[in-house]
Amino acid sequence: MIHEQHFTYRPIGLLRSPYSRRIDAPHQSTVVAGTQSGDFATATLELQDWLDEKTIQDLGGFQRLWLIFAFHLSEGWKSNVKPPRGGPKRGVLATRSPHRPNSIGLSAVELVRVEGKTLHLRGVDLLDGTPILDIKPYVPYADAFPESKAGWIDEMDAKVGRYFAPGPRKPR
Ligand SMILES: C[S@@+](CC[C@H](N)C(=O)[O-])C[C@H]1O[C@@H](n2cnc3c(N)ncnc32)[C@H](O)[C@@H]1O
Repeated sequence: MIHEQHFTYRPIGLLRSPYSRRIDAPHQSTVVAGTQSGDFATATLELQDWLDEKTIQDLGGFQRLWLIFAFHLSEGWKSNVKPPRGGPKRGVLATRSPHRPNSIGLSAVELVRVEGKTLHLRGVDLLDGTPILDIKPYVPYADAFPESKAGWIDEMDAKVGRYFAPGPRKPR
């Protein structure tokens, strides 16, 4: 039965970022108050030995990538979590919390350049050493829906502002 199946993933790379502690990293890669995109933190992602350069052939033309990763430093999960911007607890699957039933994260990051098997990135909310499980190109016509409703997040934005969140205001 499907609910008894377990899946094992082998990281395709490790992310090197300037953030070593959870409190240091932004809550979303592209949402840092007072920061222009050119100032976002830079990071590198080197492909593991078991993957060759052909796997990232043609990636260089994409400006943004989806990183699918393991929240490897999360300690367990909760059904309801308190969002950093305040308000009541929310169902974990209605949030972007790292404390998820399967500790999988998803971030859209900027691809600065490709150098051999190393991707140079900008705008990350991942901790140093985060195992990357997959990379997919960000395709604006398929992936962007800027007018979509965002439920309780829209309500919080209306109350406290989109960029209000405790934590770092500027990457180091
Ligand atoms: C709110 S989550 C959002 C991550 C991703 N953009 C998403 O939506 O899945 C971002 C926070 O996760 C935490 N984090 C990042 N990398 C992590 C890791 N490898 N293990 C545990 N927590 C991590 C940091 O505290 C960061 O501020």
